[in-house]
Amino acid sequence: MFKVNETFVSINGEGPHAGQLAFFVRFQGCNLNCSYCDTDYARSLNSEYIEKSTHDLVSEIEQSGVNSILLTGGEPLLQDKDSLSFLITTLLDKGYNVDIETNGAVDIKWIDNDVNIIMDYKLPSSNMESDMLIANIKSLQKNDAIKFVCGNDKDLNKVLEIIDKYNLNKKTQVFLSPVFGMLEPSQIVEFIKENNTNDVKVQLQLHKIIWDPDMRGV
Ligand SMILES: C[S@@+](CC[C@H](N)C(=O)[O-])C[C@H]1O[C@@H](n2cnc3c(N)ncnc32)[C@H](O)[C@@H]1O
Ligand SMILES: Nc1nc2[nH]cc(C(=O)O)c2c(=O)[nH]1
Ligand code: SF4
Ligand SMILES: [Mg+2]
Repeated sequence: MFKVNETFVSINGEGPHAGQLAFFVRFQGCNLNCSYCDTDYARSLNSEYIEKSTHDLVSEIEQSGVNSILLTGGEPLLQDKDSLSFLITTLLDKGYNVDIETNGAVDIKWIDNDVNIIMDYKLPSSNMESDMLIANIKSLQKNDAIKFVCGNDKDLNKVLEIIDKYNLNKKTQVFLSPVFGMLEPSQIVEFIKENNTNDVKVQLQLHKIIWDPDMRGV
């Protein structure tokens, strides 16, 4: 059984499928505690959840008529690995697009190559950088993405260092996003202009622009 905080349909506000209709499964619980986390209601281990099986989730998804699924949280990869693997295989076999948002602190190597992994690299302002599993970077492919959520200039400089060190923009998609309300999007644009940072995309959380930034289930 999975611990599910919420399911809903909205447009994906982040990552390679931003702007596209998606069925969201937000799993409960996280192993990190990022300074800026916008989903505290699903993060803590005593936050709300309902137990759901693969069958429950697949039925909900089929009834929704939505063909792109986003597994997020909390940290989705903390759910039972065999159950998650079965859910993923079932969805892929049925022809669904599957995206996973993960925090960079849990192994991703085992995940089916057809899944689009959107992996954060937690920067210094998150206070979680020491938990990053550098080995995960090797598993990222062209259909995956690495996301840097930047809160200050120190974070931005760290992004450059990591991109250069691992040749990231040649391996996978690279997204730079501001910590909401902490950094002006224009500061990120100026930074990538100043540093001629090619092959990266600046990304804003669309749902926080379209709806009240604190609204849940969107
Ligand atoms: C809530 S997390 C859930 C998935 C996973 N735990 C992770 O951190 O990737 C989903 C995404 O929201 C981003 N996020 C959380 N709080 C944010 C904030 N205040 N501003 C911008 N992005 C934020 C995270 O960095 C992550 O990319
Ligand atoms: N609309 C919308 N798009 C999203 N894309 C990734 C999200 C997440 O919390 O992982 C998210 C979210 O919370 N809402
Ligand atoms: S890893 Fe994701 S869910 Fe966990 S605290 Fe950080 S932003 Fe929140
Ligand atoms: Mg979110």
